[in-house]
Amino acid sequence: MPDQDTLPTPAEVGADRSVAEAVARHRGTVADVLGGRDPRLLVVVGPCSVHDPAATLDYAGLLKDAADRFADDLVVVMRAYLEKPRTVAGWTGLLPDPTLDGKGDIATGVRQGRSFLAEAAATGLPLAYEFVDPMLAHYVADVVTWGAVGARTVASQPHRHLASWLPMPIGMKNCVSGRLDTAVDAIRAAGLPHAFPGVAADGRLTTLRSTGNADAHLVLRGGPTPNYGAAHVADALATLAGAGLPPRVVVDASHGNSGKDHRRQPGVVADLAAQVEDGNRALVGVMVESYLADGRQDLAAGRLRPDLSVTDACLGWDNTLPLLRTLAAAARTRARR
Ligand SMILES: O=C[C@H](O)[C@H](O)COP(=O)(O)O
Ligand SMILES: C=C(OP(=O)(O)O)C(=O)O
Repeated sequence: MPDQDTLPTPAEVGADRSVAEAVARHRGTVADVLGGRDPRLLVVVGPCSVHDPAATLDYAGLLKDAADRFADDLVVVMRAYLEKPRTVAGWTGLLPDPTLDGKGDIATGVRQGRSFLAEAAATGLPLAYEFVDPMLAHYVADVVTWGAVGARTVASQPHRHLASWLPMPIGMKNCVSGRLDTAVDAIRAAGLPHAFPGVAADGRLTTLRSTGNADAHLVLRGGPTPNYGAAHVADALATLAGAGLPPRVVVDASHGNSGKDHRRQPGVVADLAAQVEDGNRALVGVMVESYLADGRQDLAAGRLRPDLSVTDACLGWDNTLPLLRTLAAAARTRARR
């Protein structure tokens, strides 16, 4: 009998063949948006973290309806983040800590996380995921359409190597300090072939050999001050051009761009929509942290609400829908220019 800390192998928690074709199609669509072959706007939207799978699936249902409604203008991808990077300490997400209390029952987390991802993918929505622990990537990557390397790990060689191997577009976030150069280096590193250690489907450590990820791109998430304005976007594009990289950025309306105040996200999105409407085709995507209810709650608060974020504050659904409408209108105007 394995002890309770022994993890199932990636094969035991299952590659999901039923959604493989759809995931491959979604990845191609996102790559087409990033490459300018599809004029629509990528919108990566959803909760900061998943702490209640059932409530998050309710959210997915609402988002799927909206994604279908705006499908002529937007490619909507849902944040399905099961790991959280921490500045110092805090809840690290459903995969590493499914009981939300620091017990770290990762074996249960990978099983629960997989079954949540399978159900979320079955809605037909493409899924976004931040790869925080490179080992855990092997449990989830097959259902992910758009991946992120976050502001706290973008300097890490293991994350860059992982990104070079993962079969989906990867957004590299600027550092928490606001500096862009580390993310630009990460895009370059991810574009190259590497050999590095990873986990095989049977759980054995193995040597993975990558060919490079041609769809790695920059995500502007702000720092101590925001970097979503037209001048910041132009500056980022010039930095990318200087590094010989394609001119494309996704801008995160949350995190450093909203000072972690969810009420500021609509203003950021309005600014981004104006840039899109003005014809900026290099602004390929927008990220929004959104969930069922506005705001956040502390994990220590006692009985948790299923509909309220336990990590960063999110915009509630009622305040998210108008943003999707605004972004869709802006993308439509840009496509007609
Ligand atoms: O996206 C969520 C948080 O910003 C990230 O996990 C860092 O959170 P922390 O600064 O509260 O640790
Ligand atoms: C942690 C996140 O972002 P960042 O790395 O930009 O802080 C996130 O998107 O959940």
